[in-house]
Amino acid sequence: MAQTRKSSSGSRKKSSKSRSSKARTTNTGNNRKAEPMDVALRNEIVLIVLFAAAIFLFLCNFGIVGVMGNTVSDVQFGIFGLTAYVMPPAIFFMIAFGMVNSGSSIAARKLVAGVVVLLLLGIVFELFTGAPEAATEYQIGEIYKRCGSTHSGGGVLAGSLAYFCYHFLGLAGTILILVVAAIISIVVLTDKSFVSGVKSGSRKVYERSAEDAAYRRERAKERRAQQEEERARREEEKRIRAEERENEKILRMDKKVSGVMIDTSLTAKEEWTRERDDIHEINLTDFEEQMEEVTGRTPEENEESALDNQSTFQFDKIRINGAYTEEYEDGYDELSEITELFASQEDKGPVYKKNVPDERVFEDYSMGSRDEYAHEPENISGQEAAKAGGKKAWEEGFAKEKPSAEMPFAAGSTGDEQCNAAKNLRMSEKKPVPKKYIFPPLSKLVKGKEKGGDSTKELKETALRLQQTLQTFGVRVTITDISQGPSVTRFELQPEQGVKVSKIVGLSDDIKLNLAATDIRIEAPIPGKAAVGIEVPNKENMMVALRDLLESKEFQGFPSKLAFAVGKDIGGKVVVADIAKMPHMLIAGATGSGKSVCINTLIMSILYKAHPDDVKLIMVDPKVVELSVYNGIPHLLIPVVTDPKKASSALQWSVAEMNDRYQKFADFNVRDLKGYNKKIETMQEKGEAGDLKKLPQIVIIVDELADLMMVCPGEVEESICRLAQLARAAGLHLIIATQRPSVDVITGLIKANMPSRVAFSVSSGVDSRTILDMNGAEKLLGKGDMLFYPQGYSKPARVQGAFVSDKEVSDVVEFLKNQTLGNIYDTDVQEKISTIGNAAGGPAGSGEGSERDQYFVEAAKFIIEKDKASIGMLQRMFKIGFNRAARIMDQLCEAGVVGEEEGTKPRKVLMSEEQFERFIEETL
Ligand SMILES: Nc1ncnc2c1ncn2[C@@H]1O[C@H](COP(=O)(O)OP(=O)(O)OP(=O)(O)O)[C@@H](O)[C@H]1O
Repeated sequence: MAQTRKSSSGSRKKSSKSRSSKARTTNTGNNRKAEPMDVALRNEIVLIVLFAAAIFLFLCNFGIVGVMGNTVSDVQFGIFGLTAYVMPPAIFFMIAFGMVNSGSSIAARKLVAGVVVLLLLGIVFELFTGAPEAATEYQIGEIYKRCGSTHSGGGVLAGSLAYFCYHFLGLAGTILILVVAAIISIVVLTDKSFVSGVKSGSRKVYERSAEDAAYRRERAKERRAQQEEERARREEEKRIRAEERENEKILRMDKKVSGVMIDTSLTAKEEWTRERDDIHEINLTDFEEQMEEVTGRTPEENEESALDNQSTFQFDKIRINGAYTEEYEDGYDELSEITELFASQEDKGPVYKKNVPDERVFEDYSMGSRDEYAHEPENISGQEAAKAGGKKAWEEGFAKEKPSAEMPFAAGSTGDEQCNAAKNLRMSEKKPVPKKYIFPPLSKLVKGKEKGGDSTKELKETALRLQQTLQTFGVRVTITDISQGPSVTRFELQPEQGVKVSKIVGLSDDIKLNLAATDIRIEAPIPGKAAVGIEVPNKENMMVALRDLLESKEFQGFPSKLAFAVGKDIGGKVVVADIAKMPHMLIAGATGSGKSVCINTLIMSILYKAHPDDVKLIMVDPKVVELSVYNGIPHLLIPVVTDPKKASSALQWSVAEMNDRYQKFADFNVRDLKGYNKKIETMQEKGEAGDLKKLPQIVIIVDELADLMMVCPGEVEESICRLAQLARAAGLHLIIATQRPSVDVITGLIKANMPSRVAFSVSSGVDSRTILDMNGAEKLLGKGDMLFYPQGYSKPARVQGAFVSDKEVSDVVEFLKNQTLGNIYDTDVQEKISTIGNAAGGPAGSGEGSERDQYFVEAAKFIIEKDKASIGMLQRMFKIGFNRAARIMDQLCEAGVVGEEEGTKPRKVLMSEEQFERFIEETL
């Protein structure tokens, strides 16, 4: 029982223990919950109290809180100095900040920084009072007293620091420390990097200054443009004013007055007319009567005398001006030509004027023959004749053949004498005068301008820019030579060792860009020179007048009659070529590049150099408008051919003529035209020549081959090829122009047989290669800029072609036409050509129209013999064009001599010799 009680009492104890422990546990739980609330409350209370204290301390500083407040304020100023004004709120703020962020190291750093900032402020204030400087020793009490009583300085703390800094580091050191400390504190406070701030600040400054510079540049550009505009406007105004002045002058010269009433009859209304009897309206009858009174002649007699006066006046005018005037009457043409010639030769200087009058003039109007002088080149100008030693011979001949009485225009005669001579000439116009060919005078052509091209300064600038451009791409060069041509200038550069030529060529576009040039051509290297040539177009082009070339000694002294004044090369030198040596020339270039002008200069060169008996021309002009102007000149063998079909016949006639000439050469045992003509000449001298005549050289000019090739390609190609292959020795020369340098026009065969080429500007390198077998013509500038590549040149030469205007051409043609040398065309040739045209075949007929080609049998035999059938073989064997050879092959196939085409394989030969013989017997 007792055990049970014990156990029951024990269990009670246990339960009471557990209860008390439970109650303890519940109590601690309540305490833990209440703790943060107490802290927050306490904090809040502390903050409120502090806030109140801060306000109190703050207000004390303004003397509004009584005596106690003032004392407190003195203490504050004694400790903090001037910072005492901000200290109460600052301390409150720092405590609050510290409480809110308790435990945060960042907050602690910031608090320290704040304190430092306040201290620094205090030091600055202390320094401003000048006390540290004045104090000889450190007295903390003094500082406190001074700051407290005067309410200035930095207080005890900052004052002490200021004193030590000043005395140990001096003013500069103190300021440096202050600045550094301030920056560090601000960086810590704000978390903003000072270095990146400086960086971004300097970037902003830089950007702003760059913007400013761009803006200033823009403004300067605008100003320049405005100035340019202003200048252009002023120049335009100046030009208009000059024009107006000029017009005014012309008006005055024409006696045209504007703004004046032309009705000058006197009316009755005007008072003064009634008063003055001597003034009255005049009419023609009155005038005639008065004239009769004064001169004593009738009106008819007066009119005659007036006409006489007029004609004298006109004559005087012509003599003085030496130029053909349009108002001059018909029948004066020749006279004016002579006067013009005379005047033009007067310009040539005293030697010419005194000693040697133009023999061509005298030739026409003299009684004797002067053949031997007329056609020699050295007799073209008196000075040249004198130089060449021909002067004496000429004078002898001149004295013998021309008594002074018959010299209407003897040199050195006075103007009146010339007038009279010209009058006499006019009167004796009806007398039969022997007509001889007179070379056209050079005065028919226009002289070129003396000056032009870029100045030396400009050239040097371009050279420098060229050098600099290359240098920027790492290519160092030395400019060794500059040669200025009429349209382009060539800069010769010598690259430094180790510079690849291909690099310079590769930079052509960059050079073009930097020089602002339209196109440049690079010759790398210049053959035969250790240099690279860069051809840059001139800013100012110089036209090369044909007259300048024809007057040059290069042309005048050129030995061949077929001299061609081509133009001026890159060094400005006159280029004259011999057509006879070319012997055939192909001219190609895009439309408008200068082909027709080139052909005109070629024809004019011949007209000025060759007598029509020595050189004949056949002109083929399917374009109709280009060469028709030459119709009527004595050099033409037949009128200008414009019909392509007829042109083909003319070419075929040329082939026949060539064969005929070869036959003649064979008969006379000579090799070429020169030999033949020499033989005929000796025979003529011996009187054995009979009907035989010297043969002229013939130049066949085709302007636009494409038009002919379109109409009858086979015949044209064949004729051209045959001529080109053989005509040289026979004195026949081909000049062929085309604007379509494609392979269907300039076939391989034509190209192979035309060794001299002239390329004008073309649109692509492919075209350039078709003409010259090389690139380059696509870089030309047009307007007569050409690559001249005659036989014998190692590379094409860049030449600015001569220019002759349509007016000059028609003037010269007019001059030649007026010579009326009889029937100028060869009727024989004309007939032959029309026969060829009508006939299906002709002398060198292609066999078109007839059943089988004339080479059919020979071709078949040849193929059977060789046991091989190919068109190329036939072409080579019979010297025929591709078309004709292909046609023969088709006929052979039809006849069963050869088999059908089998792709690229050669055709089979199907007949033996005997079989073909039998076939001929049966069919032909
Ligand atoms: N040597 C030159 N000097 C100056 N200008 C030239 C020269 N040659 C040609 N020109 C100019 O180029 C223009 C065209 O020349 P041209 O008629 O000869 O060209 P083209 O090649 O014959 O053209 P197309 O094939 O269309 O007849 C001329 O009117 C002239 O103004």
